[in-house]
Amino acid sequence: MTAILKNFIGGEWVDGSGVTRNINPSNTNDLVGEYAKADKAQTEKAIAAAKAAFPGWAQSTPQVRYDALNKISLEILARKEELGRLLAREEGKTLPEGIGEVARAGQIFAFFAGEALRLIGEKGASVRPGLDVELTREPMGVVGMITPWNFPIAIPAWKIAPALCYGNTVVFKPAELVPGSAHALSEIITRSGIPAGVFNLVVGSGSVVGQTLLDHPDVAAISFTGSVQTGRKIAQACVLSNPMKKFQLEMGGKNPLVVLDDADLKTAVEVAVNGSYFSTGQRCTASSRLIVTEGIHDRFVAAMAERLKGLSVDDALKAGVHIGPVVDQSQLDQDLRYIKIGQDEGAKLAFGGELLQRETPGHYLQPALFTEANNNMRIAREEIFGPVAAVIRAKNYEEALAISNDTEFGLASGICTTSLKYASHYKRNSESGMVMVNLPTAGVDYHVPFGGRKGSSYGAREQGSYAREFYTTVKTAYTYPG
Ligand SMILES: NC(=O)C1=CN([C@@H]2O[C@H](COP(=O)(O)OP(=O)(O)OC[C@H]3O[C@@H](n4cnc5c(N)ncnc54)[C@H](OP(=O)(O)O)[C@@H]3O)[C@@H](O)[C@H]2O)C=CC1
Ligand SMILES: O=C(O)CCC(=O)C(=O)O
Repeated sequence: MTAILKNFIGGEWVDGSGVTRNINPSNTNDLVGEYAKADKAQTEKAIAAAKAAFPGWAQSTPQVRYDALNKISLEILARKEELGRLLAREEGKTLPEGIGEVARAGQIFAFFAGEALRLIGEKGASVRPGLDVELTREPMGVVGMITPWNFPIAIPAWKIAPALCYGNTVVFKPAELVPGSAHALSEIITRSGIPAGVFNLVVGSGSVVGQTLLDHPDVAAISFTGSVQTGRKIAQACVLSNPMKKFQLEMGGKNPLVVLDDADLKTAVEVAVNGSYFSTGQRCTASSRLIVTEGIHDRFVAAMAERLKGLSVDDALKAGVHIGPVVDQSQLDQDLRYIKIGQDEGAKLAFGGELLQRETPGHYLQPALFTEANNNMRIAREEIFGPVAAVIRAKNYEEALAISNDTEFGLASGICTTSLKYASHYKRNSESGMVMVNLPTAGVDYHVPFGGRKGSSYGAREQGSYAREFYTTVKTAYTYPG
């Protein structure tokens, strides 16, 4: 029997009113841990603690914030192997992917430690004689964070680090499916020297803990990453709440990768395999539409099938594994449902899509590649969020670009080409927030903005110094010196 890991509210570790079990998707007999679930009253306590701590933290010096964020970064980086293992065990990313994600979280805290020192206001001349105008940024207040299961430490890091950096206090609700990394990160944050109440962890369901954050008048802002359906509910709740809340939403994608006749075939296949299938395709930036021009189409499909045959799908913690399991039974059911939908729609399942048996009972799915798909099919329009990609044939670059942009989403897009002309044209004309040339659509730097257009994102960008748009509010002060 292991101890039930607690929530962190007002500077104390507290028991919950229920328990959530964290199950290893590579081996469903393996219980990663048990975590206390907060209820509505405990979430309200966390909000009250964050509210009480806000004035003090908002006034803290940049040095205090730098020291805390830097300390968090150093501990995460020093423990990246151990934490990467926990992440891979609870979410199903491979061990190298898990360690990579943890390292990224550490680097994000280091970046925002530096940002705490760089927040300087502006002073300008007024259009009216004799007046001074000053622009300063102030923190928002209590920020509620609602995060998904697919990046259990990086996404919390890129919300919590800027929130603390700019002087906000935090109530953090991780996805119930992956509380382990969230709990480990929270422990590290509690050791950073920040005052009680500045950071609070409340594990629990979206419908209870999430909803309480949305309904509460003392929560000034909500940062959310997850599905489009939940994103819409959050937007409505934030607008209808009194006072209205600031919110930012990072949601789905149906990201295109265009492969042109002049692409280097080997590069295109590596880019497509990485973008579509690594991290089990469970990335909002995953390439799920492979838009391939006539002259390279057949060679690309043959090379993809060959490459996919060589990939190992197995326990996320085993050495040499390329693709871990699907995160849980419900996501696996969704993937299988879409594989059936694709076949019923008339696309050809050129590779994979079968359930796999391994030594341990886990949610193992062979990566699936559809060909002969068109952009009107549901598999080309709806986010599947699994290791499933569809090849769509295009006559030429112009048609490929039109198909690429014909989607309700606009998170990431990519092109494989050796032509400077097409690469430049695509960068300018692709309707997405992030464009990649000869690189996978997934996998981004941590010091530059992350976010999309159309149905993928709403509100200010995350990451890099652009994050300050969300976590601060601008004050314009006029002075007449007399
Ligand atoms: N774009 C992306 O990055 C992601 C997209 N998805 C997509 O979403 C699908 C479902 O995944 P899922 O994890 O269920 O995504 P959700 O959008 O349901 O969950 C994301 C977060 O929102 C919380 N939440 C759910 N309902 C509410 C609510 N009414 N009020 C406040 N918070 C709420 C969840 O809590 P909890 O789950 O703990 O109840 C979780 O912390 C996937 O198949 C995929 O298509 C999923 C994850 C990331
Ligand atoms: O592509 C990445 O590295 C980040 C993707 C991401 O944030 C997501 O899938 O939610």
